[in-house]
Amino acid sequence: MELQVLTTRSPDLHVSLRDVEVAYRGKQVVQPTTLSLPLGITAFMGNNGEGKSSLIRVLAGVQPPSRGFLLRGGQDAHASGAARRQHHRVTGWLPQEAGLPRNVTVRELVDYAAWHKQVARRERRTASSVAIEQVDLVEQNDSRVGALSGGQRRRVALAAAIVGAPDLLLLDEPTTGLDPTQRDQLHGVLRSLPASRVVVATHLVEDVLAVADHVLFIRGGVVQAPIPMSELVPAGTDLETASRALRLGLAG
Ligand SMILES: Nc1ncnc2c1ncn2[C@@H]1O[C@H](COP(=O)(O)OP(=O)(O)OP(=O)(O)O)[C@@H](O)[C@H]1O
Repeated sequence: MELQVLTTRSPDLHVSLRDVEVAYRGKQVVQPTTLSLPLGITAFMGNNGEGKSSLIRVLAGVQPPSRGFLLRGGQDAHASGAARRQHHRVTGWLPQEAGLPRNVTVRELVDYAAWHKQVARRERRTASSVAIEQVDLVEQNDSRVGALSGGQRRRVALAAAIVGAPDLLLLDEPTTGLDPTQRDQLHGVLRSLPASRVVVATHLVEDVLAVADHVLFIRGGVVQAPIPMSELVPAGTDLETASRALRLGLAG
């Protein structure tokens, strides 16, 4: 059977931050940021504690910014419960530490995620099948999550994030804990996803080189403008020079 990618998305729900700040107990972590999220895959690159996860949570609509606005198609996505629910429906989020239940099967978990995303009942089964196929876990469909390898569990969490074909996908350190082979596999999966905008938070040069169309550096709480990878690392650049360019961007 050929599976169709289901889409419930509106034509253009562009995503932007306007004067967004994040602070915890009065301590500013992310300085006022205004940006429009480019189409394609954008790597949020910053060292530990620079605020990547905080920004991802704001974009996911699970943490309101301390100040400023997350705009979705020009509307404040945190304005009300209804606005947040609509935002969640078309947004996929892979948290840094996705604690998964171990006693359910892959299929049950992804079905549940589809229900949670308000995928219509008649479309749920197909939506789950598409997501499971996209992360290459068809053979593990009926396996218990607890019986999978760490890399496979990361892919189950990714399937739960992408089910229902969200047009905004937020992946927080998606390759953490994976070995080089699993990391390569996941890079392949990420490159094949149909979401209009994908954010990958990472501090790993190899993740950025493998998947990103744009890179956005976060340094000292300041979020820089996204840079096209084709400018930072022109075609034909050798790996060492490309890695150096990214490390320099990270260090500022
Ligand atoms: N709920 C919270 N309460 C208080 N401080 C927090 C909270 N969440 C994050 N922080 C602090 O905010 C800063 C940014 O954290 P955040 O997790 O957003 O950064 P990160 O770039 O994702 O880090 P890492 O790469 O280590 O995951 C850190 O100093 C962290 O301790």
